[in-house]
Amino acid sequence: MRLQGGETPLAGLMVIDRRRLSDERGYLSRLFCQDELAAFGWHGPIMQINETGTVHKGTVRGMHFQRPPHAEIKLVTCTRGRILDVAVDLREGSPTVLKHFAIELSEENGCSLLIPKGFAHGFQALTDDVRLIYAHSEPYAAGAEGGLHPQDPALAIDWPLPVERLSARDAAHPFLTPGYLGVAA
Ligand SMILES: Cc1cn([C@H]2C[C@H](O)[C@@H](COP(=O)(O)OP(=O)(O)O[C@H]3O[C@H](C)C(=O)[C@H](O)[C@H]3O)O2)c(=O)[nH]c1=O
Repeated sequence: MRLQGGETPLAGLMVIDRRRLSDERGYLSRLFCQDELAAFGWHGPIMQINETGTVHKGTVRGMHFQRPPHAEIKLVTCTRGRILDVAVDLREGSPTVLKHFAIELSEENGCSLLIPKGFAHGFQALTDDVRLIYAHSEPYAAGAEGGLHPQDPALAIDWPLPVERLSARDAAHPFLTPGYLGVAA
């Protein structure tokens, strides 16, 4: 069984098809394989694995990133329910800066999103009780947290459901000013 990576319109952002192996007992799905993810740019160890549980559909978490030198690669997997997962290119000088890619991740579709350094990440729960697993290439750095407002017109993210239950921190992110260039590497 191999992790199969599919390219997206944003360079380096990959959809990972984890290709479940199913039998009469159920299934096995590979969550992370260093050898295989090296081909997609993840060359170091996993430094942290987090889980989030989100109770109500409509909830949006994001748009989060860590500032350099704590910028991180993030592998996002939905292990229960369904989400719309969104990554925004913030790489200064990128031809797709501020463009985003959105994909449905779910317990059933067995896909993960491999998000390179320089991207912001967020999602909307499309069902109640969604669970996510995040593998991070860098440890959490409280002082390096960056964020964008998920309803910022400059991002033009078309959330499928009315946006609900933003955290105070996420709701407080100011909208970007015209001329925003992204985050220097
Ligand atoms: C990641 C982390 C967070 N925290 C603290 C920081 C905050 O006070 C609180 C919640 O963290 P955060 O705001 O990152 O939680 P979410 O808003 O659910 O963000 C999560 O979902 C979005 C979509 C992401 O992309 C983040 O990577 C992921 O952490 O836990 C810690 O104490 N340790 C940690 O390792």
